[in-house]
Amino acid sequence: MSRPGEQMAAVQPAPAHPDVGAPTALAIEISNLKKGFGLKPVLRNVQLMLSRGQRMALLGANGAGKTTLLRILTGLSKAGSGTVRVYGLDSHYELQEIRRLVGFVAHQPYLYEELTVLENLLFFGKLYGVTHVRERATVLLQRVGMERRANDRIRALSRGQVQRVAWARALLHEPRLLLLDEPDTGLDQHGNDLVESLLAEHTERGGSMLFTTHNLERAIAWSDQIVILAGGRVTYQHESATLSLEELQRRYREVTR
Ligand SMILES: Nc1ncnc2c1ncn2[C@@H]1O[C@H](COP(=O)(O)OP(=O)(O)OP(=O)(O)O)[C@@H](O)[C@H]1O
Repeated sequence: MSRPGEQMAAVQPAPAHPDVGAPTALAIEISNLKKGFGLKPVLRNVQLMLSRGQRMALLGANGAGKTTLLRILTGLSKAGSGTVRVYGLDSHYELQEIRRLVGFVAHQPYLYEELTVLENLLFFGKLYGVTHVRERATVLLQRVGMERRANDRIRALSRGQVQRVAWARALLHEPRLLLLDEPDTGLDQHGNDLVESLLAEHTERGGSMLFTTHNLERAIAWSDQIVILAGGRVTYQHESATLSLEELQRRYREVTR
């Protein structure tokens, strides 16, 4: 596991709901984003907008740059060039404020293996300045079905159980924007039902989300907009409500060829 605190360690204690964000209707605004590793360009020129309260599925072949894009949005990775705004905040200058608005669920859980479930939540809750953090942690552990494991160390849990705790960690500060990297992998049917209901609650509260998946059916079911990343650019975008699975499969094959 990589350093669990790498996303959060730089976050200073602050009110859980800071009144920040320029007056914009956009949750995400990305222009001319470029990012490479060494000589290899991964994101060549990404343009992407997500309105507040909307849900977007980010599709693309293995290695297309989906995780890289999410990591830039969370501040875990820096943009090469271009502009990235979250709720009107510039990722270059206002990363601390952005981190307080964003909840990230990734392949890595970003939890301390040697701490217990509850200790992890208390630690991250305090980092985010969550008020009544113990009560909030208890409610969330019940919500994700892990209240009986509160005093177990993370390393003693199964992968799916760790993923549930990672969800509780990501939701502690009631983020306005959820960034989810393949939230549908590694979970059993109950886990998937749980994720669906957590996402529905987040949307009902007016939250926004961007998630990656390789499951085209789920992409349509869980989103308002579908985006496909290929060749370092957004090559396809469509409203989910008016898109059939067959059409998406056809377009996906076309643009990721
Ligand atoms: N830290 C890094 N150093 C070097 N190359 C990297 C690094 N992170 C990602 N890459 C490269 O960037 C490219 C995009 O990777 P990324 O993980 O963003 O793809 P992805 O679309 O999320 O793929 P998948 O669907 O397989 O999860 C890949 O070729 C990967 O090898």
